[in-house]
Amino acid sequence: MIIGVAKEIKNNENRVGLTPAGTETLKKAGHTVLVEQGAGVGSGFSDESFITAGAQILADKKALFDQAEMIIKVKEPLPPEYELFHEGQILFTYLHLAPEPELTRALLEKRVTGIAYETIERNHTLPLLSPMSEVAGRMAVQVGAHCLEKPFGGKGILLGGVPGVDSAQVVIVGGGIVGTNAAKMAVGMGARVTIIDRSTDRLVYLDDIFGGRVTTVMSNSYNIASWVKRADLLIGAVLLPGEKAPKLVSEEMVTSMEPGSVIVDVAIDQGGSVETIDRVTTHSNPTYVKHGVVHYSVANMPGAVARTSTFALTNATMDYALQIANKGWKNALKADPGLAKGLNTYAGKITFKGVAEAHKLAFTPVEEVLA
Ligand SMILES: NC(=O)C1=CN([C@@H]2O[C@H](COP(=O)(O)OP(=O)(O)OC[C@H]3O[C@@H](n4cnc5c(N)ncnc54)[C@H](O)[C@@H]3O)[C@@H](O)[C@H]2O)C=CC1
Ligand SMILES: CC(=O)C(=O)O
Repeated sequence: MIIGVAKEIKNNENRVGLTPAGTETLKKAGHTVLVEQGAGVGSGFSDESFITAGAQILADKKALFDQAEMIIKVKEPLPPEYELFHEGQILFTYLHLAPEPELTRALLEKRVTGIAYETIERNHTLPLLSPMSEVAGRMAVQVGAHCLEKPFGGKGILLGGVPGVDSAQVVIVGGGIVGTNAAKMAVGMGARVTIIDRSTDRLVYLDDIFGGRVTTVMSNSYNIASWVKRADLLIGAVLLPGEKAPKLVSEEMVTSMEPGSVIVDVAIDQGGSVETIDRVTTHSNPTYVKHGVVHYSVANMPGAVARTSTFALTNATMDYALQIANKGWKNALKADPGLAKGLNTYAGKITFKGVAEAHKLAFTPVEEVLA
């Protein structure tokens, strides 16, 4: 198979979808790897390192897209990339289609075979979302602590406090991978931490692993309102896989927060879980203030720590990329029902229910496509 590795164009997106090690693996399996010039530089991989591993470097993005049977990326395509796709091309990347009607339309019109990292399942987990959720959860506390500093619009408090002075209250809505990793960092920095989740099993697990160092709370609007009001740092970390994020934190709740408090809505890539998050921000301009509260809503947080993130992401994606290249996408999906859950678009059809529902469009089950 001819595989194209595109250079990311999103603001400060420094990750790349394949490493030189991955290139070598694909080459040894008999595939051709085309890498866009400079694609790896943001993650510390020179063009020469890809050439040594067996790739061809292409300066012309259009030529790369024209030749490749499968495009491997990190982030969802942006409008300048929509035109580059061709019918039947496999796109293996994060897609986050539920909050993105224009991108969804473009993939349907171009009849792209869109396999989304974030909806692939293995043993009831999301193996290609998890590594970036680990990164983003840890970063959420780092950026939140920074935003709480006075020069960045915050109320001027240190997350861990100091002896004789209160530490900050961190409230995390959603205790999955992002939430757990955020809690690890926040506890480690000495903050008081509350995690809200709707799953009792998850709350039991969190209580066990944190040994009483976090408060666990059942998710309902009453409890969320009560804890949002007390939060110095609120972290949005909910997910309904492939669907638009539920707006669990209302505008009224945000107005109850003290001025200079901070919201980091990690769930922004699925549309955001906080009502006052009305825009996706970028690493160049990551925050805005609404009702006196600092809002951070960057949809590609791991892009800022690209070297760590590229290794973590490709450690997880590589085996799936190899299966798709070796067997062809249809046979690879037939052989692995968890991988089949990644198929979001095919031949002008939406094959993921949450995406079809979000856009009120027809849904075609994957089984029908694979039959
Ligand atoms: N902004 C960024 O750069 C990044 C964003 N993300 C996003 O972060 C979000 C969270 O991802 P993960 O932690 O991996 O998901 P996860 O599936 O591991 O965890 C989600 C948690 O939300 C909980 N939940 C669902 N509905 C809820 C409700 N009504 N109330 C309370 N809790 C509820 C679930 O029980 C689960 O524990 C996703 O949208 C993901 O795409 C992930 C990585 C990077
Ligand atoms: C999950 C995601 O959207 C990211 O890592 O950028």
